[in-house]
Amino acid sequence: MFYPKTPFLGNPLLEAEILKVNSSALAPLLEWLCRTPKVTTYRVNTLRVSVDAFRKKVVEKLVARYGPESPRVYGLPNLPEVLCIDPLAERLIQTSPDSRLKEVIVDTSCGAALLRGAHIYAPGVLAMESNAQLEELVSVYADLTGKCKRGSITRYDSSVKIFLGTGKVLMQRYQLFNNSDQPANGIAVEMQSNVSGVPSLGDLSNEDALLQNLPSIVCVRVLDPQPGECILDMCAAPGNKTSHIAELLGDQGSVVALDNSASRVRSMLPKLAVYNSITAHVFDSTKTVAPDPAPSGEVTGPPFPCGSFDRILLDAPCSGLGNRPQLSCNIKKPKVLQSYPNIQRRLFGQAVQLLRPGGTLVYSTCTVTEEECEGLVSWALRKFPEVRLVDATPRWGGAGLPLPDLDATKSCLLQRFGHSEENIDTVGFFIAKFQKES
Ligand SMILES: C[S@@+](CC[C@H](N)C(=O)[O-])C[C@H]1O[C@@H](n2cnc3c(N)ncnc32)[C@H](O)[C@@H]1O
Repeated sequence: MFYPKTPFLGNPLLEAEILKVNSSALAPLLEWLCRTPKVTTYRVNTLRVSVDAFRKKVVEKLVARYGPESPRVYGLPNLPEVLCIDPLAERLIQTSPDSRLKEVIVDTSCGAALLRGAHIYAPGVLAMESNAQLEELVSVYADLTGKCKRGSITRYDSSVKIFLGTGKVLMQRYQLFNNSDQPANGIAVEMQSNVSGVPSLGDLSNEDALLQNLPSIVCVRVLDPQPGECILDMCAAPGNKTSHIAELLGDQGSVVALDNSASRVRSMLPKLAVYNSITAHVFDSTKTVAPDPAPSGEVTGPPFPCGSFDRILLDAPCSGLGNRPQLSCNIKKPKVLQSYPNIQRRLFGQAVQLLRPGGTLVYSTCTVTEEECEGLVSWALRKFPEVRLVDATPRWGGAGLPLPDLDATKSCLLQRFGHSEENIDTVGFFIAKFQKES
């Protein structure tokens, strides 16, 4: 069965030029990007519920679905809020389609979510064969080329569609492709099995727990927020790390969440409103430092005077190439990738000024390019002698890549979640921790 070996569909310019890794490392990296991380992780809000209580609910669902062969659910050392769900046993995974079933085609981002255990939501469906009835089982494929016509009625014939799994129809063609002003929403196909073996439970996130990649959880643990502190989350939407910060503060202290996207801030507000410690603002974080002299009186929102924060999280906008599985990358031009270091550096410069002496700054990205990760660190150490690199613990990722001006002692302080990591199969991610001199 065909499975992609690169998210760039063989665009060598993007592969070599942009990832900037040597050619022998490139092939395994690209293949790794296309594969699905097998372990599902939830972060439990321990201010509301114990991890054990949430674990019981997850186990109940798994047993109802898979019976005595349901996968293992377990915690991790040093990360007491994390719950992991293993993949299904190899022999229970259906890897090839049943040719008697009708076909459903989905886009690649829906396909990627499906491989990580999601059901199929209506907007992700590109085509469904005619006469598929409610509750009927269908074979689900992803269209890698983007050439499948939306609403197509006939079987989509392509050598680069990939089989993803089998699901049960919950919405029919007339509901999916109704051409009305109200696009269809809700679950269109409930997955029964997928080729990755990640249990198809859908997203169990609620106020008690959040489906979140392990490196994102580690990132906030590296920031290490302490009750009573004043913390800035510079690029906060959709607020997943912001809520984790508030939980580690015991909701005691202040978390300022900024994002320049009004719609993204609007949609995270209800979720963050349950925490007393969080205030969110639509704001361009490249302008967060107040002009000198700072305005007198109480500062209730951005911009802020220099030295206002004990800790800052800069979870920077980035190329997002670490998101796995990546069945096809939507960045098609090198120019797009080359734009990120510029904004990352501008945001970093603001963060250094806003940090109090002795304060902590964590820089993170969900990508794998050298320039947005180790390259940024190397630039920052040259540009800002007042910050030094400190050990990004607790450690779950590997060391950073060595660079000519980032020696092995320094790159060992970084955390890179990449394809050469043997112990942990998760998304690509990068974490660096800095301290400002007192
Ligand atoms: C990687 S996402 C942040 C994810 C978030 N920290 C979380 O864990 O839920 C990057 C965010 O940066 C925001 N962003 C991009 N440029 C920005 C700027 N100049 N100022 C503030 N936010 C910005 C984007 O809107 C996006 O929401």
